[in-house]
Amino acid sequence: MPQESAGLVEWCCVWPFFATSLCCKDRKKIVIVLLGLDSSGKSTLLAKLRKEKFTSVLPTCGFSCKKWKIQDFAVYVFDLGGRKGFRGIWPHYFAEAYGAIFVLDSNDKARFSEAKEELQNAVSNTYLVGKPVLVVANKQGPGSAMRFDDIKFSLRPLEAAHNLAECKCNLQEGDAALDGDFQEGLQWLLETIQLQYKELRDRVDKDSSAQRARESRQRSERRERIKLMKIHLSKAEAPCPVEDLLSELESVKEVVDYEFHQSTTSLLLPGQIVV
Ligand SMILES: Nc1nc2c(ncn2[C@@H]2O[C@H](COP(=O)(O)OP(=O)(O)OP(=O)(O)O)[C@@H](O)[C@H]2O)c(=O)[nH]1
Ligand SMILES: [Mg+2]
Repeated sequence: MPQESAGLVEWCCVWPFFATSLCCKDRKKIVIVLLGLDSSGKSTLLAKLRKEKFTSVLPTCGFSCKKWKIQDFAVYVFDLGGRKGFRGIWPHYFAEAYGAIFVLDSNDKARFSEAKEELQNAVSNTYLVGKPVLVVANKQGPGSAMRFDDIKFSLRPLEAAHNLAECKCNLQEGDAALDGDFQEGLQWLLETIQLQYKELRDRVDKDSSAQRARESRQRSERRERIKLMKIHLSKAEAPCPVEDLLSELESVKEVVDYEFHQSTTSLLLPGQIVV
């Protein structure tokens, strides 16, 4: 009996990997990052895209991944938490992304420039620049604070002056919580990715392995620095400056957070991300 349970446990652990490889057979695997300020409606939109029944969602803590099949694609959407404290994690996922969806909250006039700045930062990032981006003006329900045309107009300078023009970008309006239909936008994103799939895949492969190598190097350098710091402290010679300790702890915290996300991801994307 204990042996049988062990077998079941083993099978349960292996199953996600088995299922992913089985489902993804012959399908093009693509990763899309879902970005936007907190409460802009990313998770609600994701539920809508997956045609799931709308239920109220909690704020995303860090990261969540959803996978489903659309036409020839096995689509993985990385729904990244939009709270300020989580935004530093976003760029870690850009290298493996084939495209992005950026959600703007049409009701949040007060934070619109903050959202635009985050959009600009994202599309200028080395790992995202030039990739297809769907910008969604969400919460376009009755009486929304900003009209779609005004949003479109206010994104123009960003498009003209910066990298939004370099990305293949499309803007769609809708209301994720009401009857908004974002399938058209998703379809545009998938078709655009399809048109340059090989090019994007080569870039993703190259950038992801470079990123993994760099992060692993940074991790070992950090470990080395911590080791030296411990030796330094144990000898209690000249005290270590408090600023050095704090900045080291800060970077360790970031790595721990990121590694936690990565380990969650590696369960879902075997072969794509190596911890
Ligand atoms: N009126 C309206 N409310 C919406 C819409 N989309 C989302 N909401 C609501 O906005 C709130 C935040 O939605 P989420 O989907 O959790 O937002 P999020 O961008 O995922 O937020 P974080 O996970 O914190 O980054 C929820 O109460 C949703 O019900 C919309 O199109 N219209
Ligand atoms: Mg969310």
